[in-house]
Amino acid sequence: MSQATQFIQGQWQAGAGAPFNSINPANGAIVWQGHSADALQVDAAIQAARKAFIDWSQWPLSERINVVQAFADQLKEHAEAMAVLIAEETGKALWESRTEVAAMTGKIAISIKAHAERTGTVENPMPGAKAYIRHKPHGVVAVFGPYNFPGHLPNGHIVPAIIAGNAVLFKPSELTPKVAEFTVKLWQQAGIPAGVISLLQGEVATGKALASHPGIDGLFFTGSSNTGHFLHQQFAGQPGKILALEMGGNNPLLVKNVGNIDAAVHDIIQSAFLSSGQRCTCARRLFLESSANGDAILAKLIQASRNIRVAEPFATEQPFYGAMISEKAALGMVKAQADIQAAGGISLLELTHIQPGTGFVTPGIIDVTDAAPLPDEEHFGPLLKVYRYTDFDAAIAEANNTAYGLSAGLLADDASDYQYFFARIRAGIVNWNKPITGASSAAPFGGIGKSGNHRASAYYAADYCAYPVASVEADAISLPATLNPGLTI
Ligand SMILES: NC(=O)c1ccc[n+]([C@@H]2O[C@H](COP(=O)([O-])OP(=O)(O)OC[C@H]3O[C@@H](n4cnc5c(N)ncnc54)[C@H](O)[C@@H]3O)[C@@H](O)[C@H]2O)c1
Ligand SMILES: O=CCC[C@H](NC(=O)CCC(=O)O)C(=O)O
Repeated sequence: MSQATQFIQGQWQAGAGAPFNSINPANGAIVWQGHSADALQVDAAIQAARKAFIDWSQWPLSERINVVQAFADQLKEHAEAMAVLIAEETGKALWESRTEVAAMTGKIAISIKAHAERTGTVENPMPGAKAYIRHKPHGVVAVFGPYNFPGHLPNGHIVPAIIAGNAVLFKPSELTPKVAEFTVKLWQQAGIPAGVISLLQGEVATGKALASHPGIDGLFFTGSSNTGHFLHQQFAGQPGKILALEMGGNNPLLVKNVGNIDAAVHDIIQSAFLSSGQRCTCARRLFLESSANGDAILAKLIQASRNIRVAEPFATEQPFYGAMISEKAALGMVKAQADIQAAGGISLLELTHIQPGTGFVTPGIIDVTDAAPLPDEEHFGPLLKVYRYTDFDAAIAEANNTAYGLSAGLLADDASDYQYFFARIRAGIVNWNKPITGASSAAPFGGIGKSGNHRASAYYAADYCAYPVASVEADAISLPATLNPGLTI
């Protein structure tokens, strides 16, 4: 008898599709087993969501917010259990998994505020009438989540969508079904009405059945650029459907003449290696001056990175980072490094897969200054490519030499260097003297080019969860004092 892993019309039921597992990448143990939702279950969930939507959208906003607040209370009560699940299923260090849960809880107040500020109601007086700007939910929306933040990133779509009055069909990453299941159980405990949130677990077949179903009004996606492009093509010719895409990056971090070498090294490591490099905002390319200052930073960076503690997520002495999501992902990084070496890259610190059967890798740093041109790819792990430069303009041009545009940063003492950089760099997140990871939920979050489609998430998620309606309204019909020329009544 298969586990009841799908949540459809307020009921838990077993998936009728193919079986799949979730594996703890720190030790290879199976942490979750179930079956995918098949196409009929996807259809049933959509029908239930369509039914639930009208009612839910008509609930007073304050009552919808009460349910969302009750979800926040559930999250707070079960915060440690959620953090443990995240650590177990993703290999993320427990300290960091706890910060993910805190981000989920923090999202509630931010989303309520954003909903009011960005999609609230505006009333303007006009002669004999009132003009209104209001916002309506789209209807039934699908949310697709990635594995690297299995709680926080889907939550960043789900919470604003629910506040706005949509019904949500949540399709989590097939690598993190257990965190998704726990999240939806908290929504259930919070009293969300049947059909307002559904959970459709499964692999790509489930994702395709959901994304291609005519019964959805929109899809909010966070994941890889390849999948996002596939969805974009699938949505072509359907202008009435809203598609929000948050995808990867090939993010540059430039360093120009900084006095505080330790602080620079800290910000580079936080940018490149946090979460074992599995953040979409992670620095993939580091541009360092060919100068004594650049040499000193590089030497310290190699030494500090060599000392980074990589260990089991629950280790008493907590690691800086734990395991990557899978052994396959770890081996993918080893292969990426070998490809760059073959193209002429010189390893300054070798990335190594340290434990067969797990996702543990050490950080890698590779000098690619004299390598053959490299493909413009996001390597989603702790491997940092270093470019030494002599000309700042050329470094900025190379930093922009990517089809992506998620995050970028400059470490530099001189404010005019930042102004110069800011005017030229192309990215949705541009930082100065701070790491380029760790973006705030209280700001818009999204990229340009292959990184997104101008529907920024986080604080601006409210924008894609509702559409504006302009109305001119009067209590009674009245004849204008003056009629237009040529008209008699
Ligand atoms: N910009 C952002 O906000 C952001 C945040 C986190 C992660 N990411 C990116 O996500 C990637 C890592 O996450 P991932 O590997 O889980 O992403 P992914 O694209 O493999 O999967 C994301 C979701 O899409 C589903 N999916 C995959 N193929 C599909 C298809 N053909 N049709 C329908 N659904 C499909 C998956 O099952 C999953 O639910 C990285 O590239 C990272 O940069 C971006
Ligand atoms: O992996 C991608 C997300 C990385 C993370 N960004 C955010 O958390 C954005 C804020 C939000 O969505 O609320 C980061 O920048 O580290």
